[in-house]
Amino acid sequence: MTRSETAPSIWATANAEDCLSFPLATAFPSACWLWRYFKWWYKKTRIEKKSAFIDLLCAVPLQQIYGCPLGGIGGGTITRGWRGEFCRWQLNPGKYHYETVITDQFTVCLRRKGQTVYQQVLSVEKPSALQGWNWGYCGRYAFYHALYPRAWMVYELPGQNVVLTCRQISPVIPHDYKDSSLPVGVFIWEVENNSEEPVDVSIMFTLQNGTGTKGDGSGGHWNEPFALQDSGERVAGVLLHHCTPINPFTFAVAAREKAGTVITHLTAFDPVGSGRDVWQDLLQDGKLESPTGKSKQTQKGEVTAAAVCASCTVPARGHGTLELALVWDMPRVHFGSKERLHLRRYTRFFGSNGDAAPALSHYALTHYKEWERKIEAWQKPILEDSQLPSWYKSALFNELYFMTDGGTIWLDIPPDCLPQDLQGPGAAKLSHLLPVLHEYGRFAYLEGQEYRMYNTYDVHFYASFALVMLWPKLQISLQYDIAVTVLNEDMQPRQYLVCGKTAQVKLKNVVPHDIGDPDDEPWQRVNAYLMHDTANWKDLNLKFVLQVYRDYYLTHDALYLQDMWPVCQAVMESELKFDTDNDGLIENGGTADQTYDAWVVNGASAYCGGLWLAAVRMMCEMAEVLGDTETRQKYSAILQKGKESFERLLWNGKYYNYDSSGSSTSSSIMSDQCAGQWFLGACGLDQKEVEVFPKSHIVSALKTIFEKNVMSFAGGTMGAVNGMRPDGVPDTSSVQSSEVWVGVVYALAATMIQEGLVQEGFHTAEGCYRTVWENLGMAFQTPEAYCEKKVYRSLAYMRPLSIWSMQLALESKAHRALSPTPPQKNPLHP
Ligand SMILES: C[C@H](CCC(=O)O)[C@H]1CC[C@H]2[C@@H]3CC[C@@H]4C[C@H](O[C@@H]5O[C@H](CO)[C@@H](O)[C@H](O)[C@H]5O)CC[C@]4(C)[C@H]3CC[C@]12C
Repeated sequence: MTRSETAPSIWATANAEDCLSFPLATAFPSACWLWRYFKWWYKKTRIEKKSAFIDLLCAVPLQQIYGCPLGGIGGGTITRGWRGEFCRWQLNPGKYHYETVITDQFTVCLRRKGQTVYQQVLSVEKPSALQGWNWGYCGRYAFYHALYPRAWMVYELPGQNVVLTCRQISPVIPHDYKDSSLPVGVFIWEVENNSEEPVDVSIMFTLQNGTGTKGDGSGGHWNEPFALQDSGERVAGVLLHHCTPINPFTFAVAAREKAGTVITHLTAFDPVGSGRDVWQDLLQDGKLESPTGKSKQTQKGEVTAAAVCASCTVPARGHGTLELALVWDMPRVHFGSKERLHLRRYTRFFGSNGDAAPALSHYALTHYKEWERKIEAWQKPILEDSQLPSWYKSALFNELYFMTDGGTIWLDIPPDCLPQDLQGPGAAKLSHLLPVLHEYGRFAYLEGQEYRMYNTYDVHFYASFALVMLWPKLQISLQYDIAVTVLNEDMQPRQYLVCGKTAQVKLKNVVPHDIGDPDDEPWQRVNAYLMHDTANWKDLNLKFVLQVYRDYYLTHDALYLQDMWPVCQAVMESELKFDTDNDGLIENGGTADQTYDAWVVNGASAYCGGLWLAAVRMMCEMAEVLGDTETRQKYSAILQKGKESFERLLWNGKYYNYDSSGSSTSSSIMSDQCAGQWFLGACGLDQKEVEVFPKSHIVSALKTIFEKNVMSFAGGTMGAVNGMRPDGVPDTSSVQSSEVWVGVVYALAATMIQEGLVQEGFHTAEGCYRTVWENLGMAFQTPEAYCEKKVYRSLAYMRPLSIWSMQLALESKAHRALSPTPPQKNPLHP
């Protein structure tokens, strides 16, 4: 195969210098807050020598270099750049470092008539290290395409009549809970010999023992060759044992041996020197020396690397294939607190002794074809749908990178684990918690690579569509974890940075903001976020109820619904306290008490009020399913009253006002004002007979948003600004009202599609895709937010996974068109 016709290519165009990360000056209107944050930051980073969960003083610099990451879900990730470099590392769960390791390369050697005629590192770099290698491949002869979880690199070797295509595949397969957990990636090199004579082709894969940190030179690391034969299939390569005191791991660089393919290796070479030994070794005969025995352990200050080479002869006008793999086996992990030892999900299939790298290599190299078949079967119907624009196909699949590269961890929970070991007394109350966690493990991903909190729940609300549609059992497991924390409390007092008040970490019967910081002990200590006390947030509890019903609607998991029901009731009881005037509608408290955590909202609000009514509606629905008449009656009455209040207090004839406070920005048009309707529509609860918001109001609001927030902002080319004044000027009353949130825009687009505004939905979403992936060059690091003028915030963020709700809306629409069956039918399980 040469180039993929279906894979939309991604390209970086903007200069990093043109883009400013979130400007601190605009973020710090309050000197007290600044002082509190600085004191906290100083203690954390300078005294405790830890890193801040959000580091406002050292933002990650923008590098427009990233491509498709390697690895399955929750076993760690290694991101390659679109120039082929290995440049973003997350082997310690949730912790990133951004470093191109220059040793990590593929090199090609071509031999004709027994002579080496061409030997080239397949990299455009010209580094100061490894001077004995032939660097500086001409980028004009290389092409990159990515369609997650695969990528293609095509090299038209200049003057050689040979084309190499490297197909990079990671096992990220919907509804697969085994192979999707594997910490592996394969590189399938297809060689096209377009010349009239045969050519001997070698691909050498070099890898440093480490990830480019100080630890690479800490001493005690060593390499050894290996070969593994099983079921008639043989793989061979080198293991690189990285022996750090915390989270040690083993890399395997491996290749598949088959008739006509020779695998050779160099167990160890010095990547800091000229690299001439390994270069000459390959140059001589297109093979490596293949010494036996292990290398010496490195001394302090010494770094080591290894090389594995696969070679074959490709006949004139013929074709050959070389199959290589990279594996990293870090089975047992500690988080930052080092209190507990955790096992990764894949240890269930490959053991936890740290000796699985050969078996993982073997498995990867003998199963990747099956992975590709499954990936194709999943993606093909979407890629071949001529109604869908190319940018959408790229966005839908490529945004999924965050499912693995979101600092993701997937743990195995051994069967001997007791409920109280899992997470305090709350755990014992959920009858299916243990079976779910034992069977499917425990899953967490970061709010963002720069916002280091696991499963930030107000944001996961948006991203959860990807999880429930593709790995529903992981969404169920995540929800169980949230349910447990709802029932637990943490009475530890602490000072919140924005308001300066002291309050306890976690109250009973409220949903936490997040499940903890991977640099601490997630699950054990929740609510790493200490900007605001989120016990008063108005959206978190509602987002739990909305997800429970949405998940039930899509999965039909009745046991889940039963277990979640008392938890839903408990959080709704807590939420009812926010209806201070007993009008059936909750009120916001005059602070930024919801996901827009810098945008103050006061009184009844379109966003939280809308989420509230949708959650009340779903409470009625769940009560009905479970036969709980009393609760159904209670929430039906609230719904009646609340609907009337919502319309009276917020509807202005065209859209729902931002809030009812009567402030100068109360009449702002919020792009997210229909979030409640978004969830209702996704669950088939938007039909006339059961509607919460009048259809005509929703359509009018969406049309107003399209006209004002989308088309009157940046010429209609950058998605929807969060807040717009009715006169068409962005609401600048807060940092966040004048931002565009990519994940919110995709959710808005889904709502538009649900309501029949399909063209408007696609236009709205396209603005974000083109801004991020094309104009700002932020491929595989979609930020939370950007402003009209090249200011962005929080790279590589969770929320944009909400694009999968567009797909759900499209599938539901297609399903409805085929069979206009009753509204309660689920499009995923017709
Ligand atoms: C303290 C400032 C205002 C003080 C005052 O009113 O006098 C705040 C003004 C702007 C704030 C920053 C805004 C961006 C960041 C938001 C981040 O929170 C996470 O982000 C999501 C929203 O993008 C949210 O949905 C999620 O739940 C949160 O975890 C917190 C850090 C911010 C840098 C934030 C800090 C306070 C301000 C400077």
